[in-house]
Amino acid sequence: MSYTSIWNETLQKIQESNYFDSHTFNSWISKTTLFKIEDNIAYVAYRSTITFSILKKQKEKELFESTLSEVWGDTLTIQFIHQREMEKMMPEEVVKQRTNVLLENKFNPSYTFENFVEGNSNAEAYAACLACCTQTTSHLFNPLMLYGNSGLGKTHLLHAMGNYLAKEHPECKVIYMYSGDLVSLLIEAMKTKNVHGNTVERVKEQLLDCDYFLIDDIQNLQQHSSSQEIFFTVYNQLIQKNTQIIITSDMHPSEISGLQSRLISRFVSGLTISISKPEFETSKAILKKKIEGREESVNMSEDVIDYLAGKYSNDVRNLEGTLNRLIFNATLFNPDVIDMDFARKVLIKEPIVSQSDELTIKKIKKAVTRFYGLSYKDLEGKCRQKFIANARHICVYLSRDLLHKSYVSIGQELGGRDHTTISSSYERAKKLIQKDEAFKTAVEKIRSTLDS
Ligand SMILES: Nc1ncnc2c1ncn2[C@@H]1O[C@H](COP(=O)(O)OP(=O)(O)OP(=O)(O)O)[C@@H](O)[C@H]1O
Repeated sequence: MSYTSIWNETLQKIQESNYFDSHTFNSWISKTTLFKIEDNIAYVAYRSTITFSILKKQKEKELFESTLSEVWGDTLTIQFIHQREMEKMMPEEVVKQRTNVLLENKFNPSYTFENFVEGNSNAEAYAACLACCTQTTSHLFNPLMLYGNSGLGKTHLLHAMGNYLAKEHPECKVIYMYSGDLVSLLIEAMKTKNVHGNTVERVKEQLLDCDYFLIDDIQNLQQHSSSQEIFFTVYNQLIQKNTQIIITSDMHPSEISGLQSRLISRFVSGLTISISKPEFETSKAILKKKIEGREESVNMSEDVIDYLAGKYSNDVRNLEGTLNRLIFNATLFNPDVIDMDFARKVLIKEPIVSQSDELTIKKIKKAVTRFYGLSYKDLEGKCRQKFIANARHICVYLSRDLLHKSYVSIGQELGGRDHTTISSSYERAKKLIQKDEAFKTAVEKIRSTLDS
């Protein structure tokens, strides 16, 4: 039983005893936390001095001690300490509690395999995720790496796995982590490491205790080299103990700048699958599924569905958001049916692209440098490192393809390169798009940021 559940049970008993009126209980008492029990002393943190003035009274203190002792099963005395002091005194407990909260899986119940619409763009990813869940002991591929633009269903699939396993294989322990949370957790653990040498080790132990490790948006690990070091050892140990790992990213691992090459090679050593934007029919089916899943009935004409599916399929999140907007407006204005006339009226309020949004080579350079985490100097400079060279090829390709600029003018924007270099860079980009899936995704992704 964790300290959180012990304290929750204690607080519940105290609340049921009606010793405190509900206002006092909710405002002050319920905001306390049990940090640690050691040598029969329970360390309880309060956040406000008002809480402390209530708790320190003899009778109240005894009530807490006897209730907590009953839940704990042994006699305890309580030491009340201010939250801030407690965090300073026991930083390793803060990390532990935070890890526990992060490892408590809360899968979105509507992100299931049943609610996921399959199409050419995602069928392979869907099948691989399902296969990972049905083969709980012998893993066909490890890790499974899914990558693709934002809003195309990667998180949905991870949650679908979590929901499926909880129902069909409750014996399997699943950890789901958003990589941004993992990074902040590891940084916090490293900060306390100096004082309490084993905090990082303890976090590692907790991360290793699972049969499935699902990690979302791994690109957030870029530039955090010390977190990558720790994750590297966790990753290797997970593979050794036959834990199935599923990773998602918004780009191919080799395109994630600042990710160590030993991690990249491991991430792509299992099965790597890309998810692309849904084709028209899949977008339509997704819309219909989202409409079906709503509590209220929605009467939408087929041509509106066609229109939305055609216009917003780059990002399903956007597609869903537009659908929600239409439905929300329909609840305000009550049309008999959401038809094209109604949709036009609602959607016409969308911001109209202004002159300043006109695409230029500079904007393409900005999108490319942002994507790769580079500076303009890198892009314009002479470094031949693969991902910098790729960034240049994409810049040339998009400037040519979207803006029809001459090789000379593109060259001027790219550090004064001559037109023959730019022309071969363009040819190289075209070839890479044909044969290198990761490069192709990078181009699509950058192009989509320019579209939006
Ligand atoms: N094929 C699909 N069927 C049903 N819903 C989908 C599908 N693809 C995406 N969605 C829905 O689109 C929304 C965005 O999906 P999700 O959050 O999984 O995207 P993502 O790829 O993880 O994006 P990001 O990289 O930004 O985290 C969710 O509501 C999800 O249910």
